[in-house]
Amino acid sequence: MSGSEKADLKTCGKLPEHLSVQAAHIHEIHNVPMRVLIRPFPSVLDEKKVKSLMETIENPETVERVPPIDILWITGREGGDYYYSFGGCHRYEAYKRLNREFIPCKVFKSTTTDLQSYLGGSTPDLL
Ligand SMILES: Nc1ncnc2c1ncn2[C@@H]1O[C@H](COP(=O)(O)OP(=O)(O)OP(=O)(O)O)[C@@H](O)[C@H]1O
Repeated sequence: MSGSEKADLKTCGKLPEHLSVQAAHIHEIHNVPMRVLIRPFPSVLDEKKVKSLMETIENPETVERVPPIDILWITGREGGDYYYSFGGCHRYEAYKRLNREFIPCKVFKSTTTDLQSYLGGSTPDLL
């Protein structure tokens, strides 16, 4: 990953190209419990956008306008499941503030090598 992609992630930009392309081929949307999502980077938020998204999500007539967030599903070396979320900062925050238990996600299977492209030397030893 280039330096500029890393900077994008830290400011909650899009997924790196190779992951977005994979995500584009996954059509299933899962309602994933908010509590299982691991978000290693702090969000930089535009308050107006969060509030606008909250309104859109709360209205059954408009909620479909909000696409699912992309998450990485990684299996640890002893079989544990880990769900990493890097982008979708405003949607995640909107669901959180609405006290929603679940958030719609596109889940795609990833490896610890994929995770390393985000976290580098800070990548944890997932069990
Ligand atoms: N009221 C709304 N405000 C903003 N986006 C909305 C709204 N309703 C639907 N959307 C859709 O929700 C998605 C929001 O994605 P966007 O990239 O703007 O933010 P995010 O991915 O949640 O946060 P970030 O890009 O900062 O990580 C877009 O696809 C947008 O079209």
